[in-house]
Amino acid sequence: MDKRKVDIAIIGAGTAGMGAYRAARKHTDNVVMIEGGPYGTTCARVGCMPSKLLIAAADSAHQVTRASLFGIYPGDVRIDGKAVMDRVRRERDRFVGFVVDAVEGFPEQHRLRGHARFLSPHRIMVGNSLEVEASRVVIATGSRANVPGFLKDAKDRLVVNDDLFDWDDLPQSVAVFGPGIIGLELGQALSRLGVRVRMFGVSGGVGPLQEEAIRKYALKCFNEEFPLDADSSVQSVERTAEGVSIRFTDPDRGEMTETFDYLLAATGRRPNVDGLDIQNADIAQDDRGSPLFDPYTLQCGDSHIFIAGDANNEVPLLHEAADEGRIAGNNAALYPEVRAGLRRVPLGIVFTDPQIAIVGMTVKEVDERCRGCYAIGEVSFEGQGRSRVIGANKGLLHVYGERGSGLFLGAEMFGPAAEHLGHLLAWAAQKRMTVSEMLDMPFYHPVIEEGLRTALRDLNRKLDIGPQPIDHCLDCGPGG
Ligand SMILES: Cc1cc2nc3c(=O)[nH]c(=O)nc-3n(C[C@H](O)[C@H](O)[C@H](O)COP(=O)(O)OP(=O)(O)OC[C@H]3O[C@@H](n4cnc5c(N)ncnc54)[C@H](O)[C@@H]3O)c2cc1C
Ligand SMILES: NC(=O)c1ccc[n+]([C@@H]2O[C@H](COP(=O)([O-])OP(=O)(O)OC[C@H]3O[C@@H](n4cnc5c(N)ncnc54)[C@H](O)[C@@H]3O)[C@@H](O)[C@H]2O)c1
Repeated sequence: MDKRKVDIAIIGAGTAGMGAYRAARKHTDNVVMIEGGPYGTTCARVGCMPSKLLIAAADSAHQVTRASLFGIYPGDVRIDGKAVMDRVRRERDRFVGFVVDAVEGFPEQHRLRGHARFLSPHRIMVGNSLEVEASRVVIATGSRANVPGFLKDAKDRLVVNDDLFDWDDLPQSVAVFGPGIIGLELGQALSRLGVRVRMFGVSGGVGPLQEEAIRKYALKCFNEEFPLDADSSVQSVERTAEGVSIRFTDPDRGEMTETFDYLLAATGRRPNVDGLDIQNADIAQDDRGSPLFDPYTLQCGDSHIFIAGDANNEVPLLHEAADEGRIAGNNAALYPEVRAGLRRVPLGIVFTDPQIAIVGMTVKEVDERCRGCYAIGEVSFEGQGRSRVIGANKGLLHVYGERGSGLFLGAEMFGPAAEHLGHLLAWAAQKRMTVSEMLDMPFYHPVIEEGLRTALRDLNRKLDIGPQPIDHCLDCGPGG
C-alpha cells in the first residue's frame, strides 16, 4: 500500500473541484485533486454545453418552420439527425478538450486517479493501492441522474443525459419522464428536431415554476408542441421488440399504450456522497445522508472537511459550483480560520422557448420574509411591442417588491429573452435596488425590456409608491 501525506485533498475534478484546487494552490503546493472518472466536468461532457448545443439545433429548425408567420416559405425542412448529433458531439468534444487541457496542465504530482472514499476523517483510500492522509479535505464529487426503479423496466432503451449526447442519430420517438429543467430543455429540443415526444410528470410541477398562473401558462404552451401530463398516471413500462411500451392514462383519451424508441429519465439528480463511506468522516448528516454544512463557508460543522458544488445538493448550478469550489478551497487552506464567501443573488435560467428565469427570492420566501407586506407586479408578453414584432409574444413575468421600503426582492418569468431579463433583475436584486431606482434606469425602444418596465410600474403602483401606469405606455411608443 502506497501512502501520501498532504495539506489538502480535493475529491472530484469537476467545476467545483478545479475551483477548489486553484484556490488552495494559492496557499500551499502540497495539494492533491482526486478524480475517479474521466476528466472534463459534467457541465462540458454531459450537461450545460451539449444540452445547449442540441437546443441550438432545435432553435434553428424552429425558426425555419415558423418563418411563414412573416410570409416567408423556405420549403420543406429536412433535419439530418446524423449531422445534428455530429455537430453536438464535435463542439462538445472541443469544450471538453479545453477542460482536459486545463486539468492536465496541473502538475502531475497534484493529480491522482481513482475512486476516493474515507477510511477515517483524515485518511482517504484512492482506488485499491493508495492511502492519502490529508489535514483538510474538500468534497466536490458532483451528482448523477436519479432513476426511479420502475423506469429500469425500459432496460437497454433507458437513457439519461449522460447517454443522449453520444447518439449518432436522432431517434424517431422518446418518452421523457420528468418535466423538470433537464426534461423540458431536452424534450422540447428533441420535439423541435422532429422526434415524437411525450412527457410524463408527477405532482403537477413544470420546471422550477412556483407561481400557479405562470405554471399553468407554461404547461399550456408546452402542450401546444408535445403532450405533457405534469401529473401523469403511468401503469407500466415494458421493453418490447419495438422499443419501450408505456401504458398510461391520458387525461382526455383514457387508458392508452404508446411505444417509443427510448425512455429518457430526467427525474432529478442525486449527490455523489453515497460512495464516499462518509460515515467514516465523522461529520453530521441530514436524514438523507447529505453532510450538513454552512453555505457561506462550505464547512461541514467545525470540521476540516468542506463540501462544494452539486455534491452538497444546495443549488446545483454551474456558477454556484464554481463559487463554492473557490470558497471551499480557500477555507480548506485557511482552516481553522474560515471566512464567509460571497454568495450571489439566486439566478436560475431554463433554456426552453419561451425561457424560464427565477431570480432572487421565490414568492414563498417573499411571503415568509414580508408576512404579507409585499406586492406582485406583472406583465403579459402577448401584447408587448418588440415581442410581437419578432413573433415571440408568449409569456408572463411577475416581479416582487416589499411594501414600505419599495425594495425589489425577486421575480419569476416564462417568456422571451428571459436569460437576459433574468440577469438585469439579478443584478438589481444584488445591488439591493428599489423598484423606483430600477425604473430610473434607461430603457431603449422598442425592446423586450420595456415589458419588464411595465411589470415594474405595475409593481410600484401596487406598492403605493408609483402612479397608475399609462395603458400601452404611450410616452414610450406602442406596446411598451
Ligand atoms: C443535462 C444537464 C444540463 C445542465 N445545464 C446547466 C446549465 O445550462 N447551466 C447551469 O448553470 N448548470 C447546468 N447544469 C448543472 C451543472 O452541470 C452542474 O451544477 C455542475 O456541473 C456541477 O459541477 P460539480 O463540480 O459539482 O460536479 P462535476 O462536474 O460532476 O464533478 C464531480 C467530479 O467528481 C468525480 N467523483 C465523484 N465521486 C468521486 C469519488 N468518490 N472519487 C473521486 N472522484 C469522484 C466525478 O467523476 C466528477 O468528475 C446541467 C446539468 C445537467 C446534467
Ligand atoms: N439550465 C440550467 O441551468 C440547467 C439545465 C439542466 C439541469 N440543471 C440542473 O440540474 C438539476 C437536475 O435537473 P432535473 O431536471 O433532473 O431535476 P429537477 O428536479 O429539475 O426535475 C425533476 C423532475 O422530475 C419529476 N419526477 C420525479 N420523479 C418522477 C417520476 N417517477 N415520474 C415522472 N416525473 C418525475 C419531478 O417532479 C421534477 O419535475 C436541476 O435542478 C438544475 O440545477 C440546470
